[in-house]
Amino acid sequence: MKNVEHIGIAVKNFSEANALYHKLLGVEPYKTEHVASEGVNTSFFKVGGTKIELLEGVNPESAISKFIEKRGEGIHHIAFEVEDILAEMERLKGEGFTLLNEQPKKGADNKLVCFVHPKSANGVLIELTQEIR
Ligand SMILES: C[C@@H](C(=O)O)C(=O)SCCNC(=O)CCNC(=O)[C@H](O)C(C)(C)COP(=O)(O)OP(=O)(O)OC[C@H]1O[C@@H](n2cnc3c(N)ncnc32)[C@H](O)[C@@H]1OP(=O)(O)O
Ligand SMILES: [Co+2]
Repeated sequence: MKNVEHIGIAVKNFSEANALYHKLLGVEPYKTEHVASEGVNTSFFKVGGTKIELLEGVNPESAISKFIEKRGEGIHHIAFEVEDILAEMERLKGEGFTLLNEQPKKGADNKLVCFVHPKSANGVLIELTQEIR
C-alpha cells in the first residue's frame, strides 16, 4: 500500500454537500463524475496530498444509498493508492482478507479499484486504487 488516495464520504444531497465542502475546504471540486457501475455521482476535492470524494447514490440499489439508509451520512471508505492492484489483491487474499470483487473494476478518477470487506478491517471499508496507466 502507498498513500491514502482519498477518503469517501456518503452524502444525501450532492449539490448541498458540494457547496458545503467547497466552503469548508476553500477549494472547488476538481472533477465530478458519474460512475454507473457503482450507481453513484462523485466529486473530488484535492487538499494537500489527500483527496476527499463525495458520493451520492443515484438508485436505491447503490451501496451508497444502502449505507445512508442504514447508517446515515458520513465517512464511507478509505482508499489507498497501490502500485500493482493485482499483486496487492493476491497478497491480501493470501493474508485472509475478504475482497469484494474478484477482478479490479473501473472506478472514478481514472483508477482501477477493488474493495476489502469492512469485516476484514475492523469495520472500515477499504478501497485499493491503481492509476490506469
Ligand atoms: C467510485 C469509486 C471510486 O472511488 O473509484 C467508489 O468509491 S464507489 C463506493 C461505493 N461502492 C462500494 O462501496 C462497493 C463496495 N461495497 C459493498 O460491496 C457493500 O457496500 C458492502 C461493504 C459489502 C456492504 O454491503 P451491504 O450494505 O449490502 O451489506 P450489509 O448492510 O449487510 O453490511 C455488512 C456489514 O458491513 C457494514 N458496512 C456496510 N457498509 C460499510 C461501510 N462503508 N463501512 C463500514 N461498515 C460497513 C454493515 O453495517 C454491516 O455490518 P453489521 O453486520 O455489523 O451491521
Ligand atoms: Co472511492
